[in-house]
Amino acid sequence: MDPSDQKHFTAVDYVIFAVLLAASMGIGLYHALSGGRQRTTQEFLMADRSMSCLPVSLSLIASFQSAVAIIGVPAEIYTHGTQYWFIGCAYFLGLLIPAHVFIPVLYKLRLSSTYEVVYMGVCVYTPAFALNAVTGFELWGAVLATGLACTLYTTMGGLKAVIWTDVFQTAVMFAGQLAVIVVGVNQTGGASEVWRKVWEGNRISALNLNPDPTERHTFWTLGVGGVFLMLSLYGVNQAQVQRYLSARTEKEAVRSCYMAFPSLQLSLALSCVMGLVMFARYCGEDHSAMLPTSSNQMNLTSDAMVIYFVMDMLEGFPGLPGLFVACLFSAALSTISSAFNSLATVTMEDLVKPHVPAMTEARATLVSKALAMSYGLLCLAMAYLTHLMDVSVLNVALKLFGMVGGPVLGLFCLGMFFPWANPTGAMAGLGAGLALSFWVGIGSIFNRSSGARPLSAGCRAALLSDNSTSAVHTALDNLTLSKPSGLNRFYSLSYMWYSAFSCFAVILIGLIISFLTGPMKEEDVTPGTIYPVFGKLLCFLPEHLKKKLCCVTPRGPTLSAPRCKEGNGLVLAQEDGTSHEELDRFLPEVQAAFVEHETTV
Ligand SMILES: CC(C)(CO)[C@@H](O)C(=O)NCCC(=O)O
Ligand code: NA
Repeated sequence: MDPSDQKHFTAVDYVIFAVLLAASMGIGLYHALSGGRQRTTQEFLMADRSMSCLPVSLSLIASFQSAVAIIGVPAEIYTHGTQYWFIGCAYFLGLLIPAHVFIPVLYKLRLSSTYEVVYMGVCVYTPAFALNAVTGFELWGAVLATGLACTLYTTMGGLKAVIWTDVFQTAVMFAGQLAVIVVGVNQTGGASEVWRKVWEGNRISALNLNPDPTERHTFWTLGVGGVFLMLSLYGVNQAQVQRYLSARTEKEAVRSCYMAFPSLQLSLALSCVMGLVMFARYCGEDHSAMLPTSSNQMNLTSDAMVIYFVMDMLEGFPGLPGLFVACLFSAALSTISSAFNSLATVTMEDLVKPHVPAMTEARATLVSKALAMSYGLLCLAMAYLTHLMDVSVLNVALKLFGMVGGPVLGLFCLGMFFPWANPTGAMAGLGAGLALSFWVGIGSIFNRSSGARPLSAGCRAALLSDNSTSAVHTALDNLTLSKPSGLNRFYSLSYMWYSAFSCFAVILIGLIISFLTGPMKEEDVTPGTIYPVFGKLLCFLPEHLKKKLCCVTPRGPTLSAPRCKEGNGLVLAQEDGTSHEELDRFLPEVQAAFVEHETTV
């Protein structure tokens, strides 16, 4: 595709795209002018804790469903087959555990975790790159427009606007994906034809039960490692925690978690089917002519390929290219708006308030708005970083989730499940966990053996099975069969294990250091702040033995006991005069240190 071949947006396309931005701004404006007019931090950062489960659940799925998933997952399926789809197995436990373990604890406390700044960059860059590739629309113009539009409605309308724009944007996202699938299936000649081609092309993967932890996608990495990934996203991530707490009641929060399950499965299915349809439509054809010469010369990523295929399919359907681009931008907006708002909250709670205790509410709200805005601008800088990396966006995003989310998950688990953990142990554990996960994550980048694969070779090798391709097969087999050794083996740990690996590292090191420096004593642990997981697991043991092992929460209510429901649960039950906040025996110090580190990445 030389520049003259560039697809052009029709007027309808521009209108659809403009409607998306205008509607999002409208929702922001509405929430700036209605309700309490965003004059308190309670409203700006917590949506007045007035939300019902439907918007919260759609917003939950919107947070981590960005253009990265919409482009990256089809690219993954196109290149490697449907194995990735099995991550859907992880959604069961990945949402049940947050609903029944994390939400009850979160609902008693006020807590914050942290978020990845770099990830925002990937999110805002991806759709701009697509738009640029398709229409020649100025890349940085699109990045600026997205970043600024999002900053504006987030700053105006607070979390209410973020959640309600999520609802609208999720609908646009589904519509765009559906449009691509319907058109693609039609052009290929019907669903059965698509099925025949992907079947013959070997894209339907059987469940891979290989236990090797360096194998990128297997049932174990996706179904088990994926649970930890999901827990770091849906259990302890700041953006999601804020959504749970914005719900009217704890029950409503749990319900929203359940409702997120089918939408998340639907979203995964749409992305995977889109990858299959593209494979059926394009694999086996020589499409080098339609790809831009610049990217043809060297490393054309599979992500870019998805964009060209989609736009090629949708050509001649006025409005649909616009809808697809709107779908990408919706996905991106709903993710970065969550990031802006949650980063503003973390910074406010952990960095600003502790240092400026006597702030008026009006001032605190103003500062929060300023923070939301600054993170919006920081995001633009991060987009530039993404521009400099030429890697699969899906891998980058999921690696970041694991590298940063895993240690945070470990920290929470340490505090919630292990009564012995003390602040020193928590600090050391978190530090060591982060160091280990960055070590393996960065090591893997420099030791890339499974980076961008020769896409068309894989595609054709899959379709043809004559002698000419068996050479390709042998070459590929040799490539994957030569097992790395020593440190290289550590670096080739599947990125799907990052969350689990760093979570366990934090817990293990945290416990060892806690025991060395003097574990917390039973009577020092705030009643009700420990989820009695060992008590529950070891329920067959006699009571005195359990006490000895410190498996029971001393005195006071345990989390399974009836608890105070009033005030949306943010206030901890204070039956016996203790006014501690959950995990607060060490979280504030650790978090402050961590946030400082995180936000300055
Ligand atoms: C995070 C999961 C695995 C959750 O389903 C999925 O949404 C995904 O692959 N997301 C990619 C990251 C992103 O969309 O930004
Ligand atoms: Na999103």
